[in-house]
Amino acid sequence: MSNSIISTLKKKVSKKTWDNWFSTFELKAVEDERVVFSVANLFIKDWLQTKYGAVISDSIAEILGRRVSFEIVYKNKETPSVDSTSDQISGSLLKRKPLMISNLNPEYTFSNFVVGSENKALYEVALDVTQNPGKYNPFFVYGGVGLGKTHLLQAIAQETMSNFPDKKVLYITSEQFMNDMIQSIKENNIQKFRDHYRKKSDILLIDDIQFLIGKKGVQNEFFHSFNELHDSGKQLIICSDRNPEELETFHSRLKSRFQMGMLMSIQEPRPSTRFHIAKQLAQRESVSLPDDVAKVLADNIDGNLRRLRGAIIKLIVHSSVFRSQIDLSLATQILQSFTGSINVPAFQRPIDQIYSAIEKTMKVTKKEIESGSRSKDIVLARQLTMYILKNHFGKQVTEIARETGKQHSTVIHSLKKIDKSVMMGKGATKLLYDDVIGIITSNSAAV
Ligand SMILES: Nc1ncnc2c1ncn2[C@@H]1O[C@H](COP(=O)(O)OP(=O)(O)OP(=O)(O)O)[C@@H](O)[C@H]1O
Repeated sequence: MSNSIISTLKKKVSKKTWDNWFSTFELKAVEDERVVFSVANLFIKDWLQTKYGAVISDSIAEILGRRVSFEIVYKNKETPSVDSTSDQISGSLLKRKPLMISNLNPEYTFSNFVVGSENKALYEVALDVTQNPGKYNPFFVYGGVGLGKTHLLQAIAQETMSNFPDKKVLYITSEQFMNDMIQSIKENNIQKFRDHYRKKSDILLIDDIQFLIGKKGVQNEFFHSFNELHDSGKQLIICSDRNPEELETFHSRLKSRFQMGMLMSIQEPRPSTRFHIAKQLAQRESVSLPDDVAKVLADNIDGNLRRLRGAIIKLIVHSSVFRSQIDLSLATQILQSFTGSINVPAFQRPIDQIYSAIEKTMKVTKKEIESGSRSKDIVLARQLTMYILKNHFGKQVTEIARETGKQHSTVIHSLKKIDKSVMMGKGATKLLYDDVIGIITSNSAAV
């Protein structure tokens, strides 16, 4: 079966893509609910996930006969393989053990985090948290997709570990929290799970708390862990793609706990900050980006910074494969291919990318979406457009309202509607969403 998934996938991409991106890609495990792959390079891991997620997903579905989620893990010499029998719970505890540091991205540090005036206050508070754990409790950070929340959280974790080597710092995604909980229930060992989270960490950082929307049981468990840690003065740091008020299905007592410390939003960087981020992202790959190239990228790719990073990686790979210089002409070419419109001189706006992907999958045109029609398909297409603008392109609600010409409240209502189906990973809407994202990402991955 392992060979079949890999060989099916290989047939779905070009040889050049395979050689460029999949040379270290291996299948590690096929489980009931997920398939795990590994790669030996951190940036390729992100790249594959973002750009080839849909095609990987399709290959799995083709072989297993159903849609199963997948995960790509980073495997270096120090990381134990995913099918090793290591204790998963103790594996996420980080404390002065170099082996465990690999659970955090070593690049997600404060020194690699570029600060513009829009996020200066947030940056200062985050630094303060690493020097005075417990001062702002909880510290809750929220904001659009790909704006640097995970980076900031992991920077706090790493800085705190270096400031307080004796403190036990635990960084985890809420999905991992849920998986650990389920595992402990299966093993009839919930007490060990509770002790692990409630007693064995001094600082708990939880990423992507919105993943727990609709998961009442896990929320309840988290509520108790939160209270016990908070009551004993342990620092909690939480991040989310939305503010606590918007965490639907979360009990109001949990939402109000989230609001009782320091609540801050992460803002989309303006073009001048994006310029410095672009230079910094290239620097991380040991490449110096010329100013004019950084500027054209920063001016054209807004929102989700993972897209900016994707374009830079593509630029670097392109220049190394074709031995060409990184200059304005190559950058323009990459920008065009990045949006799937090689022959179109102008950069294609995210909303137009969505419209054309929706037309392919749902046969609903841009004109229909922009009309006032209340027909079921058209309403769904319109709501999907808004949702993808937010979740894939990292647009804020006000921007979405402006771009689609709809009311703020209509946008919020639409996001909620689609969010439910997609977050739960169920139903036709989720499949439609995957298809549209698949088209958008494979267009932007076309080299
Ligand atoms: N201010 C910044 N300076 C430098 N790099 C940044 C900055 N903000 C984000 N990045 C980079 O952009 C990429 C995306 O950031 P990150 O994954 O932290 O976003 P996120 O908000 O957690 O996304 P999601 O909502 O999907 O969880 C990462 O490579 C990160 O290092």
